[in-house]
Amino acid sequence: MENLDVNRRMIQVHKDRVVVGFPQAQTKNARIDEKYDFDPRVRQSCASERASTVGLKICKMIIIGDMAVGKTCLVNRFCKKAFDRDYKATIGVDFEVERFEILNTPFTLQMWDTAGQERFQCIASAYYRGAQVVVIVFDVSEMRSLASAQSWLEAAQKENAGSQLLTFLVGTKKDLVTDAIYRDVEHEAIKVAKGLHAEYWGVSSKTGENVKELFTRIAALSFEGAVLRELEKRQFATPPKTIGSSSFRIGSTSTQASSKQKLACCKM
Ligand SMILES: Nc1nc2c(ncn2[C@@H]2O[C@H](COP(=O)(O)OP(=O)(O)OP(=O)(O)O)[C@@H](O)[C@H]2O)c(=O)[nH]1
Repeated sequence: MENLDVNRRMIQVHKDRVVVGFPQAQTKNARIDEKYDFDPRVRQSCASERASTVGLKICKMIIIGDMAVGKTCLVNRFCKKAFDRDYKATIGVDFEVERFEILNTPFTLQMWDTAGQERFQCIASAYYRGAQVVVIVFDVSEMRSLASAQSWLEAAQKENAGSQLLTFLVGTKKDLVTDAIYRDVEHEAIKVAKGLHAEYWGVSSKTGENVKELFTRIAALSFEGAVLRELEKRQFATPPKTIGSSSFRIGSTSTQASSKQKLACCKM
């Protein structure tokens, strides 16, 4: 791998995946936070504890939306810097892993690219569970695909009841429409995004426009959420009780462990 900082002590990542500053939203009036920097508790925790004790963070992201809107191309543009003009339907799910280094801490984003075709829905929806991030994709040159955004989110929420999902609405194929048409689409998409409590982004996997920025933002926000959850868990952790010579802790399941199990499942 080229362009690596060989001095890093932890898992080496490509310099494109090193995040130090807080990535901003693409559209000011369609962002899900009012912040311009990482939460100070997150910065402090990462600065004082370093990777060894902050621990490896893993988040699961699912990419959902109608068939042929460009979900696979979006993932491939980011992960492989590639674009394929030919449509090959995803059967069930595809899976990619991207490693980042955020505030000097290793972070892994699992990307579950799911099938949009109706006939593969029962397979695909089985993989929604355990997601922290949902990316709903629509095609800016096909407005019908925006109308189904709500039902896609409901399907993801059904499998993740009780969890707060970090949600993005992404319009793809920006290269296929004129600027004037795109402005109208964006206006509509922002309205839909607000209704879904999602952040809106417009991208092109063909040209690469906004793709890296989108995924960097997703990585930063999901990382921040993971660190905050861990800090909260530590704050309310029950001290271990000792029975004889063995000790146990109530409610000690970790996101990291369950994600690893899912990863193992997926490899079977
Ligand atoms: N011009 C243009 N075409 C795109 C873009 N993104 C995807 N496409 C094309 O749209 C078609 C469908 O893309 P996919 O990424 O396979 O769509 P998908 O959403 O994964 O489809 P399913 O697997 O059926 O759910 C392909 O022919 C792509 O080349 C884009 O940004 N611009």
